[in-house]
Amino acid sequence: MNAQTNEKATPPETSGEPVASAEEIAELRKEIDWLDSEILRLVKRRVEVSQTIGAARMAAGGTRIVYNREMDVLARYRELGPDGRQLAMALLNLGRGRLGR
Ligand SMILES: C=C(O[C@@H]1C=C(C(=O)O)C=C[C@H]1O)C(=O)O
Repeated sequence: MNAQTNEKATPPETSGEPVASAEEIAELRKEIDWLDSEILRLVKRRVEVSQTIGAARMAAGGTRIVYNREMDVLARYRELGPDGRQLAMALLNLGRGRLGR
């Protein structure tokens, strides 16, 4: 166990945390890489869908933003705490075209 695999002061052996072998860590990292690519794919699709809805609404003379829908999105990520709020805000901002350019 070294700083790369466990950065906490208490070694997992003594803290009761599960211990992963180097092989397991390599496999878990592959899973993280796959998860990140899936998350990126889904975020890109979300941006597309959000922008399509926004453009259609504005073309029909509506508003760019629908606050009650955005409140629902924020509520969905509340279980992740303050980081969840930031994540939801980033998703909403991406749909508005402020980020990702
Ligand atoms: C996608 C919509 O348009 C905007 C974008 C939203 C989103 O990205 O979740 C939510 C509400 C709207 O501000 C919608 O009205 O559903």
